[in-house]
Amino acid sequence: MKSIKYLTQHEAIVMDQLLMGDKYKFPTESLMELAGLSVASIIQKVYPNISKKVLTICGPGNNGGDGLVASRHLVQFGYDVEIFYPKKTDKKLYHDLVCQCKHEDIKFLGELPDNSLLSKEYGLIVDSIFGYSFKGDIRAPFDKIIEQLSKTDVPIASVDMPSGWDVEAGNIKNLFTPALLISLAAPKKGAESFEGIHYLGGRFLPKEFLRETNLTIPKYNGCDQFVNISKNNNNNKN
Ligand SMILES: NC(=O)C1=CN([C@@H]2O[C@H](COP(=O)(O)OP(=O)(O)OC[C@H]3O[C@@H](n4cnc5c(N)ncnc54)[C@H](O)[C@@H]3O)[C@@H](O)[C@H]2O)[C@@H](O)CC1
Ligand SMILES: [K+]
Repeated sequence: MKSIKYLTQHEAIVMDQLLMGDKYKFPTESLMELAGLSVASIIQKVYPNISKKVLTICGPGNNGGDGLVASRHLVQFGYDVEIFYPKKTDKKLYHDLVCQCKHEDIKFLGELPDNSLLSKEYGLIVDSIFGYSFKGDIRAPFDKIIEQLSKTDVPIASVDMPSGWDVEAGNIKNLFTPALLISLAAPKKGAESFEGIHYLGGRFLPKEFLRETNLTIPKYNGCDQFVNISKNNNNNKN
């Protein structure tokens, strides 16, 4: 496999703007739908038999939007999903995504269950709190939430970045390490040190975009929505 490029925060932001701008013309919701579908597909691949509930924790930006989309697809795949979305974004896209989830009978929780309840009732936590735009000290209410996640024994699947990690320097605050990391479009520098199960999803970068940005991404097989880029995956060793 060709070596994978890990993006700086600035590169990730600029590439996203380019994709959604006048040249490539992808609407946010199209990319979010593909990103969320890949997140759900990867969870199904890595955790095909979860007997307990899945809890998705959504943040206020597009990373949270990915979590809302992924939750809807997970229900379609047969999972029992609940969502904790403490800081809802007052924009049409987010109202629509919440509405779509409610039509899948997904319950929105008013508070985060404590860790003993999490262990008892949930088999997986989907962390879609922050992605590549996270910066600085974690502000309320997410500071307490991420602190609690650092103490749970429920496996965590993080979307694009483990929330609270520095997007370039990684886990410098000594927060939780997810069991599964799902990088979207291309992994970010802060994930370079991640040793767990690591998949790439968000299969939507056009050929010309790859040429223009000089970006190398691994080859996706057939109609797969994901590639396993874990360090201990033998297919990734040259
Ligand atoms: N082209 C791509 O790569 C795509 C990216 N998508 C997703 O979009 C994400 C980026 O979305 P956004 O730019 O909306 O940003 P994020 O969702 O990463 O976070 C932005 C939100 O977090 C808040 N925030 C930032 N730092 C904080 C702190 N220290 N404490 C508390 N709140 C903080 C901001 O105020 C803002 O509301 C990606 O990580 C990915 O998940 C997908 O939706 C679609 C395609
Ligand atoms: K995240």
